[in-house]
Amino acid sequence: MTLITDIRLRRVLDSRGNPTVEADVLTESGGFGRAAAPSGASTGEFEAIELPANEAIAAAREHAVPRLVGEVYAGDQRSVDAALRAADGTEDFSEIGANSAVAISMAAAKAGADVLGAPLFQHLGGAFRGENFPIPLGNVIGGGEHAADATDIQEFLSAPVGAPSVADAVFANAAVHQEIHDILLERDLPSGKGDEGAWAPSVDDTEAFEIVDEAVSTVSEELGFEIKFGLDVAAAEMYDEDEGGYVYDDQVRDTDEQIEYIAELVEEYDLVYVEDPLDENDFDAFTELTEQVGDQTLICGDDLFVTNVERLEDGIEQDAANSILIKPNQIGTLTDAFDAIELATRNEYGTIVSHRSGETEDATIAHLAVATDAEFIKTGAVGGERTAKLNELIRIADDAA
Ligand SMILES: O=C(O)[C@@H](CO)OP(=O)(O)O
Ligand SMILES: [Mg+2]
Repeated sequence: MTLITDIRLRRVLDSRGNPTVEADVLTESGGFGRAAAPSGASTGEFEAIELPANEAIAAAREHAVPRLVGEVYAGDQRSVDAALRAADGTEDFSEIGANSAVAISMAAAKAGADVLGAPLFQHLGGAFRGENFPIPLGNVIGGGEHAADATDIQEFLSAPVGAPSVADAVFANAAVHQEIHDILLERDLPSGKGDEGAWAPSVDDTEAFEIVDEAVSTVSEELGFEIKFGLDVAAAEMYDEDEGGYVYDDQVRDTDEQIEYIAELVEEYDLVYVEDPLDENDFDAFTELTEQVGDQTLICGDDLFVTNVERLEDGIEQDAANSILIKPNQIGTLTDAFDAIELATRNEYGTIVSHRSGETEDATIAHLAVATDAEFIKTGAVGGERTAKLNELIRIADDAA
């Protein structure tokens, strides 16, 4: 029933206005799945390779489509993804592009779910999923590679840890986003938004901390449940060996100073989550920081691990973090993402499923997070390509997905 009978690939727009790959997968019994690849701006050095969309499509048509159509069942995800790997033949999907691979992988999963008549999260995660929901991390102020002339730290993330339901959590993050707008106007700091819809005011990080701290306290009080916050430092983007360390607007911090700075921020603001606080090549510094504050907060590897089982194994071996960011396009297939999640879970690492800064209306990651019982999902606070995932979480909770 789920034998793949056709795959169509096309270029569509992503949220930055760039072309990306969309895949349609059709099956013998009329099953249909459609998915699109997202795209990063602050990409990790060790990520799978995104090719220009037209090249990725041409290469996938030539190498992957013939290995899938009439050959592989969409309901058998490991076979779909193994065929993609075999068609590509490289470690990093540089032949067909991780963008083609992930679009086909996710579209096949949706086609499989369609034939089986199950919601995607259940097809991926089994009958017992759909009870627990991830806490959404909402990007409310940001800069780095996502907005010019804004904060050095890439993302300040609202984390409604006490929300009674996922819908309450989603609305809480939107309320924090609005509250920040009010505070910015009060401070005479009119601001545009960055790539993920976060406010991108021209303030230094110290002022951003004050503003976010005030906003989460106000909204938390109004709504009557606890809201904390966290960060994606995206420190690999700041790190410059020739400059002697992490380059901020007003100073350069060497590695020891960076560890101390982050540890102080965790203390001062009771941060619940800190992603990529150090350079992607510096496992030792990660280990040092995790030793210092890993019992108080999540230290999460994004560019550090790139959803890659081998890099995660190295991290686990030396206690370099206590959680991992999961981005299917960083590694190329759902199978690879699942394997990373399983390895993380077996080793008591938290898992955080994540969007990219360049996104589409595709909502697969909402299902992936529920299917795998992820602790958090990072997918913005506002903006159509972000609310696509947030609203899908609400629908799943409402049994309406
Ligand atoms: O660094 C990140 O975690 C992501 C998503 O927020 O950004 P990008 O997609 O630009 O890598
Ligand atoms: Mg990141």
